[in-house]
Amino acid sequence: MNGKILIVEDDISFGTMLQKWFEKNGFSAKWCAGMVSAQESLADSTYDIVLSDLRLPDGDGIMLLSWMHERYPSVPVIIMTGYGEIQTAVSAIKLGAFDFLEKPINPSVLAEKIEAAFKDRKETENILRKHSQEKKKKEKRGGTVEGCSPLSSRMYSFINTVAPTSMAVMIIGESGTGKEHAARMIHERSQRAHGPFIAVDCGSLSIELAPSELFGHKKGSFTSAIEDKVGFFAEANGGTLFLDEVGNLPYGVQMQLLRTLQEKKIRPVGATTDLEVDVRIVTATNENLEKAIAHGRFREDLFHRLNEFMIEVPPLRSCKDDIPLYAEHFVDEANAELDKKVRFISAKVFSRLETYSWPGNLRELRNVIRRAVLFSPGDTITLESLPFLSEKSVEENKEADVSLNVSPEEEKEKIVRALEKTKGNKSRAAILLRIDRKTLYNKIRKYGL
Ligand SMILES: Nc1ncnc2c1ncn2[C@@H]1O[C@H](COP(=O)(O)OP(=O)(O)OP(=O)(O)O)[C@@H](O)[C@H]1O
Repeated sequence: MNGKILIVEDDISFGTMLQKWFEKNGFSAKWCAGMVSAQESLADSTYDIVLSDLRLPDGDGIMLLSWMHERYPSVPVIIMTGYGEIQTAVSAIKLGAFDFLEKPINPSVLAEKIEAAFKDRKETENILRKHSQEKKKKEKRGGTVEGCSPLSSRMYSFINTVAPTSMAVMIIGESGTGKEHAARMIHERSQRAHGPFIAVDCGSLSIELAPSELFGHKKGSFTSAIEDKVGFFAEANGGTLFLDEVGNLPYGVQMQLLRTLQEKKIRPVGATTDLEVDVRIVTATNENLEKAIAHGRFREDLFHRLNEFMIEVPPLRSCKDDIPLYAEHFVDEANAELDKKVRFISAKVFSRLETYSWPGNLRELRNVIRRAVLFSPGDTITLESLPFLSEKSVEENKEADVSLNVSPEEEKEKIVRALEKTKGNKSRAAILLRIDRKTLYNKIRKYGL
């Protein structure tokens, strides 16, 4: 039997004797005299089993055990106890020790327990390997996962119901919840899956260029039209056109869009004839369009045309049960991208992730996990890899309920307040306002801030 054992024992002669015994029996063994040197060895190399004395000069076996539980949860720890320390040994088992050994050590009992620990380590490895193979299979299915919490399941069942129809779908939800992901899923599960999926950020369309971007133009129809241009509608012919942040669509273009949807025809700028198009429209918004209608920023007739079926993507804070699934998926994604080998997320990190309010939703979770993977020295994400999620940020986010969907004056005031609160940091301000950064930039430009 081969394997690598770390012995943690402050008694030099007993420690070296154990090391020799292991080496004689075909193992590779390292001996450390204290908790700190054991922690250093574990950070430097991979061990299959840790055999630790209960009493150490700079700590004890229980402290080492809970430290290992956070960082190396798959490595079995066997605690060695002296005579009369059975009660502490029981506590060690409760805290996750694999087993305990009473001193003086009986070699045949030691061999038996080491063999059992190896078997346990192998089984854990197999489970992890199976888990990671399943994840890889899932990734091949499109690099996304489906949440299983009640709200997520409801959303996916709506997606499955509406996808095969030709209905115009409006997806609502906070910034970063996965609205574009939902739109792609509707496309992929529709009869048009073989056709193109074209995503357009309506916030980036200027009043002047929006008609040409959407419907195309003829060469020479305006000064900068040096050649014919195919617009997004023609590009999406036979597929799905996803209009993201549709509330930002310039008012002047809204009538043209309505006409296109009703007649299923487009007329490129400068053209004299119409072109037939077969496009399914899916839109997304993180603002309340009914309020935009009341304030005269969005046409009511267009709203009803786009909103034949509405799907709400829930915020992450309402789907806490999904957090472990998404977090593990983002760990795999970051490992592949950053060439890292993080395999675990500690229990404390999971509970921290579950108590955070996630104002930036899945996008924020993905960013947090990517940074944590990048900064994790070992194979486990621990609280030390998460300095970004400070307690302060939770409180800050709780009090910062400054959503938009109000009159232009109030909206401007809220943006100014969010910028003041974040000392001008636009990314954080966008998170506080629960809008995406692009929308914030557009609004800053609009209000001349
Ligand atoms: N089901 C999912 N599985 C894995 N990753 C996801 C899933 N849904 C969303 N994401 C990831 O979360 C991030 C945000 O998703 P997406 O862009 O779809 O959100 P959004 O609601 O459209 O954002 P915005 O409001 O800013 O337009 C992206 O990085 C996306 O890859």
